[in-house]
Amino acid sequence: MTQLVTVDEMQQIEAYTMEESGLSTAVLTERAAMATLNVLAAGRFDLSKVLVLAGLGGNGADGVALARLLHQAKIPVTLQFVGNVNRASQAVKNQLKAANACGVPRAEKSDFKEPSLIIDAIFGIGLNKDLPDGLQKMLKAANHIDNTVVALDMPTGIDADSGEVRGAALKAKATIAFGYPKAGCQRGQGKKMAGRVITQNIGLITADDFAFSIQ
Ligand SMILES: NC(=O)C1=CN([C@@H]2O[C@H](COP(=O)(O)OP(=O)(O)OC[C@H]3O[C@@H](n4cnc5c(N)ncnc54)[C@H](O)[C@@H]3O)[C@@H](O)[C@H]2O)[C@H](O)CC1
Ligand SMILES: [K+]
Repeated sequence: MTQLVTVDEMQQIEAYTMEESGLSTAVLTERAAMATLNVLAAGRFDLSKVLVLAGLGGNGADGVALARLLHQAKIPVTLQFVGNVNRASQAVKNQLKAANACGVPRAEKSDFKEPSLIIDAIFGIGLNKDLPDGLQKMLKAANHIDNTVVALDMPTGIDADSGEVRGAALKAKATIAFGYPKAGCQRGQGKKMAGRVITQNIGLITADDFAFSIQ
């Protein structure tokens, strides 16, 4: 059984990795995007028309980096931000600069019936309150459309510790867990919304004496 982690434990391991290795968040984000590309390219998913839905924090940064890698691999991809990109984190803005430099196509408002695959890079482990009403409506509508969603790290709308739905959640066929699967994708509604959890190594360093709380 793969070790499950809480949000706090994941954040401790990420911080420890950067302190011990000197590797930056940008490097870990690139590793997450590359690991996701490997899973997507393994043949289980239809990559004929990919839509990346990106949020404004670390999860969004993963999504923008993935959009760049997909585009550079000649996979048809469009990038759509969920939220006002002017309010995005510096990590997202840095990733957007790189994506723009490669000519990654942008979408403003997509028809969720169109893509062969939707990448959920809206919220990951940083979700800390119910989703805004507008986003709840969007996710509920998306869940009623026959499409394939792959979530990065966590399905958006699911609390990464409890597995509870924070207003609404986007149902995924698969969730790519970076480093360790989060407790929330094995608990409550999270188990249903996460779909198949595929854990990917992104080069995290965990102290030998790290005490995981979930046995
Ligand atoms: N930290 C690392 O080294 C790595 C992180 N990875 C990815 O980053 C996310 C976690 O990123 P974080 O910025 O902490 O949180 P999110 O991206 O999930 O959320 C963004 C931001 O949104 C705010 N927020 C939370 N809940 C709500 C809400 N209901 N409505 C509006 N806004 C909300 C809050 O401020 C959050 O900070 C992790 O899951 C990974 O995908 C990299 O993969 C590896 C390195
Ligand atoms: K996500």
